[in-house]
Amino acid sequence: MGRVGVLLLNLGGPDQLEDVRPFLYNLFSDPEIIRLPFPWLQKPLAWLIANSRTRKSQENYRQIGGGSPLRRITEEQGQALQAELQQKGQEAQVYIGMRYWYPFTEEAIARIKRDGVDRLVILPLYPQFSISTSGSSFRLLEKIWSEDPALQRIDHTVITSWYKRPGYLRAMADLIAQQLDQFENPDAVHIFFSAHGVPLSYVEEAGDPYQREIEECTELILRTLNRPNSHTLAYQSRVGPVEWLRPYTEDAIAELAAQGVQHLLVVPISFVSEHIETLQEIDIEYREIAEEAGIHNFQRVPALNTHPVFINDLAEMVVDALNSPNLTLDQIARPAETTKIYPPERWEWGMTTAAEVWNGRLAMLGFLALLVELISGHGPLHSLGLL
Ligand SMILES: C=CC1=C(C)c2cc3[nH]c(cc4nc(cc5[nH]c(cc1n2)c(C)c5CCC(=O)O)C(CCC(=O)O)=C4C)c(C)c3C=C
Ligand SMILES: [Fe+2]
Ligand SMILES: [Fe+2]
Repeated sequence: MGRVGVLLLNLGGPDQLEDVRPFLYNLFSDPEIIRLPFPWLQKPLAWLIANSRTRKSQENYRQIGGGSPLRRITEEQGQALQAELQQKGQEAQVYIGMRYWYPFTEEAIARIKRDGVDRLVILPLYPQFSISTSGSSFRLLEKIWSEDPALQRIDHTVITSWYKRPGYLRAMADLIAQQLDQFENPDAVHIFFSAHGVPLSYVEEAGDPYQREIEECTELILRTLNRPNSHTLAYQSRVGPVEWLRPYTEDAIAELAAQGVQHLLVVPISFVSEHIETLQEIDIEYREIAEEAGIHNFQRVPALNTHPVFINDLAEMVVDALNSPNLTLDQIARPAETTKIYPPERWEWGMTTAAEVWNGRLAMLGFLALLVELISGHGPLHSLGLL
């Protein structure tokens, strides 16, 4: 098989407060995060939004110790995965490629080339696929690959999403059960799945399978858990003026409180590591909303991080991928008869007619905001909550 590599893909996060501004700039420069019809508008708008959001975002990172734990946790996951693969008799080198911060995807690729990897498994650390997460990383990789003949010689395969994996479901169910059993009356606890949101247009116009995968994932976890608890699924972390997937987490919490729910167990479901949105948004902001609304017992399930059942499942996933037909970056970018991962007639990497509609909307907003804010220093982006 030659030298085997595993490339773990993740988002990346600012290691320290000074990193927040350039991190946000990288994030908002990504057309999979904000889609604009004119590429030349992307960087100025990214600069504007990053600058305006920096202070608020820094304050959030300050509350969790001054930076994101994502790099450390992802490195621990990588080491654990490599050790687990070795245990299974599969020698492999694990690489980490972040989308918006160090270690960048480009750095990982340079190391993969330098090490002479012959066979590569590309594994995003997002259980469910979204255009804005795994899709963005795949798109970047596809571009890097298309420009480099040396990479094209590497035999590679992509795992697109893996939320149905039995080990992942078992690990999630175990963590939930453990937390439930800390309550005085476990069966009376309401289980609250909180997924990271995406703009509604990603699902309705661009055909992002994310919402369907999140819903199915939630059902599978509940089935694995096999407890009588009531449950809710909601979407957190909305940014900007457009409509996102509903219900929004803060609204759903308020509604449950109004219905008299007093014991709530929050399950973060779209990300496998602790990060700002678990440690700050859920543990601090949503807790405050819940307690003020009368939910006096608010707990959260920890992220998987290096949960051994989860790491074992990742290792099995890699071994399975090495023994299955390849799914290449090329096939993913141009889904034809060969792949059925994305809704075939609706998904395109580039702009679809539908995507153009909302590109147009955002561009108009961007233009207006850019002009007004540059002139006045205050503007519609502030009042719309984007900044
Ligand atoms: C599956 C998880 C995620 C989806 C889907 C997602 C979509 C998405 N995110 C933004 C905007 C921001 N995301 C930010 C941080 C961030 N996002 C995720 C995960 C998903 N994002 C994580 C794990 C993190 C945190 C990393 C860390 O540092 O710990 C941020 C920056 C933080 C902030 O200022 O609030 C922004 C902004 C959009 C617009 C989007 C879908 C289009
Ligand atoms: Fe995000
Ligand atoms: Fe976010």
